[in-house]
Amino acid sequence: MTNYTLADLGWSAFFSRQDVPDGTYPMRISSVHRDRVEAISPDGQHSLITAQSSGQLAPGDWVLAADGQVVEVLERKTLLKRGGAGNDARPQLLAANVETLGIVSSCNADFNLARLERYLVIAADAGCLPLVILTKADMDSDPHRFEKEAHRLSPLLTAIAIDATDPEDVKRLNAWCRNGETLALVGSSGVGKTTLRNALTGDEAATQGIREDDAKGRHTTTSRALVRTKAGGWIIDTPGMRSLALTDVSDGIAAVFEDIEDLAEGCRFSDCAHETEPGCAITAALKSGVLDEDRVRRWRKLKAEETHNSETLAQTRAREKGFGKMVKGAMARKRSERDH
Ligand SMILES: Nc1nc2c(ncn2[C@@H]2O[C@H](COP(=O)(O)OP(=O)(O)OP(=O)(O)O)[C@@H](O)[C@H]2O)c(=O)[nH]1
Ligand SMILES: [Zn+2]
Repeated sequence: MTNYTLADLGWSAFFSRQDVPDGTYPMRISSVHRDRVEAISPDGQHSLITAQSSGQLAPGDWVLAADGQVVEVLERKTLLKRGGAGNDARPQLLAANVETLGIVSSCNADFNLARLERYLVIAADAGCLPLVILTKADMDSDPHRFEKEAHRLSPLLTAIAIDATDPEDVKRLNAWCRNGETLALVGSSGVGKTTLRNALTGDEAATQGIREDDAKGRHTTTSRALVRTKAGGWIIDTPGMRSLALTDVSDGIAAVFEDIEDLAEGCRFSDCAHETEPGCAITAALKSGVLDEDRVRRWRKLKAEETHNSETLAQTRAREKGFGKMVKGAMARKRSERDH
């Protein structure tokens, strides 16, 4: 039995404005399994069956339920997804309705502007507020220089240097995970995500049982993914959250590199590669010092990666569509043979 109000669970005007038909009840998805989803509502925990594939739901989603079934998924405030691996390039839905993406990096060799920017792109594309959490501040003589460097990447981000092993210091993160607000943490292995999560939730066992999908794509997640924080908010921790590839995030790139993309509009050729073309606005801005060369290089790299992954995604979709048509065609033929 929980004692949460809808607001405790993260319900807000954004969701109540959506149509809630009589006889259906809003619930928040805490974990997604192959054949069912776990959800929380003010009257407790529920195991729900889904009419659509459970792959179309993510932890953090708000759904309307009736008679133990998901009737509808409410429009999401934010959605974090990642590109599929290998042949299957379809994005996987990772977490929904996350207000803040905590981008965790440590104040040492892990600190890398290109990696931070990649996560900023993901946050911008998902619609989340980016919060750069710089761990291991206790191991550096001047952790604030990392904060300053991170702040230079975007005027919209907040960066804080923190000792993740000091629960008092970690309380500074409460502002992003209280009053029903949801935080998700991303970052390389060993930067302190588990340490932070445990400090914020007081929950040592929360990751136990969470495992990556295995090579055959089987869901082996056995634990909940939406975890209550001591401050009265939520942390979403799913295996897939931890390393994110760029697929289908051109809006995120455009947001983080808005100044560069605006300038590129002024190139003489609309398909300018910004290399040797005449009339290239990017080359001109680099020459005059308006743009920083390193940042432009990082932008081009992210664009190239995004384009490549999105093309693979488009090919997969086309292949599936082709396969679907083939199956439909075969079935129609069968039917007409039978009927004649
Ligand atoms: N001194 C110090 N140690 C830290 C800090 N943050 C994390 N550590 C240590 O770094 C190690 C790795 O931390 P984890 O929390 O397991 O890192 P993680 O990001 O969860 O790693 P994965 O589970 O591999 O993704 C642990 O031994 C932590 O105690 C910090 O701010 N200061
Ligand atoms: Zn150009």
